[in-house]
Amino acid sequence: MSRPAFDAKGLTKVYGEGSAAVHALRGVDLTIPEGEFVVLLGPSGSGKSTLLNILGGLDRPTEGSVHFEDKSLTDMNDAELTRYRRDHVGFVFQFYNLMPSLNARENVELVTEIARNPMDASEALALVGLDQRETHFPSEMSGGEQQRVAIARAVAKQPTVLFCDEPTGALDSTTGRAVLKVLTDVNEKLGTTVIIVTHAASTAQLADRVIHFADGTIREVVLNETKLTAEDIEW
Ligand SMILES: Nc1ncnc2c1ncn2[C@@H]1O[C@H](COP(=O)(O)OP(=O)(O)OP(=O)(O)O)[C@@H](O)[C@H]1O
Repeated sequence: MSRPAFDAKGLTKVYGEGSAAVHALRGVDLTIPEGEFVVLLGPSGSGKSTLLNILGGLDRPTEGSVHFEDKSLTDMNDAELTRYRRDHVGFVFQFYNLMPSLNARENVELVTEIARNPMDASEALALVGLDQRETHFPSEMSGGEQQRVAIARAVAKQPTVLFCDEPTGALDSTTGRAVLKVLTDVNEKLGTTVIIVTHAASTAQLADRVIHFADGTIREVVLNETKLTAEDIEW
């Protein structure tokens, strides 16, 4: 096993207080080796997005520790956490969050103009198979194409880790497969650690590691001996 990208111990997250308190995470220990393709599966409300947000530096646990490589995320101040997100992390969400008034290349350039070591916006769009669509606006693209622009935007800054929250949640099976193919390409070609939260059990067939979540805890971690390709998974 390669060195860990993430090492989390005893993570808890409580939203609210007293009788209104929601225990979203109830003591999560987790190691994710760098370069893996990881899928977090579990029912709605089981704490998957909460964990993703903590690993991605968007939120902090109530208790517990998280290390990214040799750095403690839980000991970082807000400015350090912002720098961690800027330098190391890409996010892809269910609804693509593209700027409607900007074309595909300009949407990607929003990130490449401020990143430390970006790839060229055109190169990022070619990676997701949209090199012919650079000047198209979001309203001129299908949901799957818009999600691929969002992935190009996230990977253009060459993040160490790509976090995806329900990346195919709004897509039909054909466009969903195309998006998953792009995510496996990013993992294999760029070596990016990819961590996907999803309800879609089919996505687990692509993963190195499947983490089953229930009720704020990890129920089971399954290592896939054989991974399928996006074309071959059963949807
Ligand atoms: N900001 C918040 N304030 C209060 N409760 C929250 C907040 N965010 C999440 N929760 C609660 O924490 C629990 C875990 O939510 P989380 O979004 O992590 O689950 P999930 O497994 O990602 O669910 P889904 O698959 O529906 O997105 C849920 O009960 C949710 O209502």
